[in-house]
This record gives sequence, structure tokens and C-alpha cells, in this order.
Amino acid sequence: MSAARDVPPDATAEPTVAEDAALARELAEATGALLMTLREDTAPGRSREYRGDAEAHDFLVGALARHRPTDAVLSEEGTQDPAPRRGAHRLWIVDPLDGSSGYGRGGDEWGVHVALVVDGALVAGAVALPARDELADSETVARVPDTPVDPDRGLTVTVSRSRPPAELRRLAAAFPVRTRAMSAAGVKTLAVVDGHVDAYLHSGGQYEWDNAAPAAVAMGAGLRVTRLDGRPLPFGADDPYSPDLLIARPAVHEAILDVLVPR
Ligand SMILES: Nc1ncnc2c1ncn2[C@@H]1O[C@H](COP(=O)(O)O)[C@@H](OP(=O)(O)O)[C@H]1O
Ligand SMILES: [Mg+2]
Repeated sequence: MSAARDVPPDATAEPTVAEDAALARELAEATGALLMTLREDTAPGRSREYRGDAEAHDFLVGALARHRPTDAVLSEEGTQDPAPRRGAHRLWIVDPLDGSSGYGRGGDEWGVHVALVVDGALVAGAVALPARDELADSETVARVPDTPVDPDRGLTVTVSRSRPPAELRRLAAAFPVRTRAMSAAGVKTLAVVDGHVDAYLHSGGQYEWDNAAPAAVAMGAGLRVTRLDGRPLPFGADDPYSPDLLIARPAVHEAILDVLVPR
């Protein structure tokens, strides 16, 4: 009997995308539960925020090491040295606690992000918003209907509460724009996925851990996710800086890019 036949057919096979998305969901939910318990056990303030960041990171990265021991991980709270993840075939990009200052204060606009990039392409992700009882993953999220833009009604756009994008003014010159300020990238993204707003627009900077899992869920829902010039978001770069983003259903995405990127 050959050595190859001693190995069960799928023993060395990679997990499927559905298995990776299910793991992302399971770990986002479990990390969120840990953060809910910590929030109940601590007083509002910076100490709760710092403990949330650190304890969620330790739990999530530990769980990934057990479930996917050979995969690389980029976490907001982990090492910023790109060497261990450079060129990784499979790279998990996680934000153990996005919207950490709101978490520290005791609000509900915060979340847990878990995403997987394979050979530089975003393939799966999950976002948990535990204080809002929301959990979504790229495989099971419902498709958003691509309703056309009504130019008279205009668009509702969610933006950072603390750092609203300068591009809003250019949009508002083209059609009526109502803005909805929210904290945390996952909160804003799920507001688009749930149809509460038409688009999430951000500029002025972010990091791959802020938008990888939200982007995966949004793409799973049939939304378009790009930079503000229409190029794809970067994932797996040595520098995890991610300058800007636009998440919207295709008809809205096109209408906004028509304004922002004169063609
Ligand atoms: N201009 C900027 N530069 C760097 N990070 C930014 C940024 N604007 C937003 N972010 C990050 O993106 C996440 C969502 O921000 P916002 O709530 O303002 O939309 C936050 O992550 P953290 O909460 O994990 O730090 C925040 O730090
Ligand atoms: Mg973040």
C-alpha cells in the first residue's frame, strides 16, 4: 500500500469557505459573549475599554490558533510586525473589539470582526454586534435587493460619528443626502445590509481589521465594496492602513461613484 493511500482523502484538505465562514461566525459570537460579560462586571471607563481590547484579543487569537493552527493572523491588538504574515496563503484579519471607546462608555455601537483572506482575496467573514443582538456572516447573510436610486428622494448615508468624510459635501451637491452618524464599522455596515441606510462612506483612514469582516459580510449580501476611487480595498498588505471605503448596493454604489469619480 502506498503512503498516499494511507492518508484519508480529505485529511490534508483545506476547510471549505462555508466551514471558514461558520468558524468566523462562531468565534465572533463567542468573543462577543465574553465582552458582554466583561461589560456587566466592570464600571464604565477607559479601564473597561482596555480590558475589552486585550481580553477579546487573547480569546479570539487563542481560539484561531486552536482551530486553524497553521493560518496567519492580523489583529488590531497583535504584533504590527508584518514578517510573520507576509505572503501567508491563509490570513485571518480580526478586530476583537471595534468601537472600543463606545464599549468602554457602555453604549451598544461596538462589535467583533473575524475575516479570512486567502491568497490576498477576502473569502469569508462575520460581524457580531452583541449589545444589539446582531450576528451576520458572509455565507448565510440575506441578499440586499438592488433597488434603483430615486434622485428626488436622495440617499441616506451612514458615516463615522467622530470623523465624518469630507466627500459628503460633494454628494450633497448632486442629490439630497441625509447622514446617519454611527460608531463602529460593523454597526455602519450592518445598517446597509439591513436596509436601514443606503450607503456607508468613510475617508481619512482606517485599518484592514476595521473593514475586512464588514466587507466580507457586505459582499455576501450582494453589496459593492470599494475604495472611494472604485478600486478594491487592500487586504494582506505589509501596512494594514486602508484609506477609505464605500459600501452600498450596486445601484447606489454607481450613483455615488459617478459623483465622486468624474468619468
Ligand atoms: N481617520 C481614521 N484613522 C484611523 N482609524 C480610524 C479613522 N477613522 C476611523 N477609524 C477606525 O475605524 C473604526 C471605526 O471608526 P468609526 O466608529 O469612527 O467609524 C475604529 O476602530 P476601533 O474602534 O477598533 O479603534 C476607528 O479607530
Ligand atoms: Mg476597529
